[in-house]
Amino acid sequence: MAQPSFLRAEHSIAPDLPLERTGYRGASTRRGNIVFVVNPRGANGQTGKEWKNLLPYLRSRLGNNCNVRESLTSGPLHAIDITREAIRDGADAVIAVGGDGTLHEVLNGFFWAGKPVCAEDRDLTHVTALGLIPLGTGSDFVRTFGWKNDPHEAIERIAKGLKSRIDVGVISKGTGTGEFHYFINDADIHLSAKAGYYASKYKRFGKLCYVFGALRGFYGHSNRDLKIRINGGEWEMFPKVTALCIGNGKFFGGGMKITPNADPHSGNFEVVILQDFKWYDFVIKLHKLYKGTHLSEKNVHSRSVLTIEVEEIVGSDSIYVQSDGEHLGFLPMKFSILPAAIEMLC
Ligand SMILES: Nc1ncnc2c1ncn2[C@@H]1O[C@H](COP(=O)(O)OP(=O)(O)OP(=O)(O)O)[C@@H](O)[C@H]1O
Repeated sequence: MAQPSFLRAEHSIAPDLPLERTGYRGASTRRGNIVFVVNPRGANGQTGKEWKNLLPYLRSRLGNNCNVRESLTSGPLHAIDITREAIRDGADAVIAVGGDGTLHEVLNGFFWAGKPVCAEDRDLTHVTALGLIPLGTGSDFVRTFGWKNDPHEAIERIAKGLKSRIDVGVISKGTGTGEFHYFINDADIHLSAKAGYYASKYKRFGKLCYVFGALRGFYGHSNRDLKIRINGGEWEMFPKVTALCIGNGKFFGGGMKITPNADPHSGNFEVVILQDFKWYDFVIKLHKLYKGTHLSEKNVHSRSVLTIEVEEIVGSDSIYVQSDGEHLGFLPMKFSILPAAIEMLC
């Protein structure tokens, strides 16, 4: 298994900062190029407003040493194209400004046809870093690092330029052929994914969207028998699955600590399977799900995995899958870890 790596920056994106804090050792005079990919519609339009107020401060904090470029998305998936173009143009960092959905799209822009995207005119050692200014509704990914939804704190992280290699998840339809899709925080299946699908329709209600999404998700829900194959081993039957969560980060659904042992530096996922949960189990056990103390419950199963394939025993093509809170389609799917695949500004 690949070992976790935690690397300091070879060069800082903001090279004016004290050397001992940035890890900067070279004498580069090149200004860093940072591209901010902003979803103006994030957090029900709040992201766009906050970004406007933030930009003068951001330029004054970073602009002496970096070329700061902002790029506003025009609609869903646009962040992917902006990111790919920025990386090909040799950007030193691409920063997602928005929620987990925007981070998810920017992450997917780091890859093309199953391979990392590379700069066209830079040497092969050049790596574009991923960064985040969290301004979303749920912003679950940042919780794993103990970061707040605080843009000023995020700008300080960018200014310091410290980088760390983190794992990324890759999803393929069926048994692993065809298109690849990447995630940074989590992927989840069945009730939670259905609730997430509906929550996205109620984002105008802020964090309440998760409550409305869960209520709507429960409507017509039935626990389903699934078969699962871990690390390419034997297929195992899991009856009456309520939800299956694959964590690279620890939190989902607006702060639920569903995979409490997941760590994006670990080189593996934590998988948590909830079986035969009734609606009242969520009422009784909700506080445990938020605190991450649910793993000792009798209908909760947890494993550390490198790959997991999930299929229905009796196919219905109706078992929802989401990744980083974005609807992805329906089972069957395969989920694999890419250890230390991305350099992140931490
Ligand atoms: N210009 C745009 N207009 C409308 N939708 C957009 C635009 N740009 C991006 N999107 C979509 O907005 C969705 C949500 O964005 P984002 O994740 O930034 O905010 P959020 O949903 O409020 O936060 P979180 O995901 O943390 O709960 C994404 O699915 C993305 O595809």
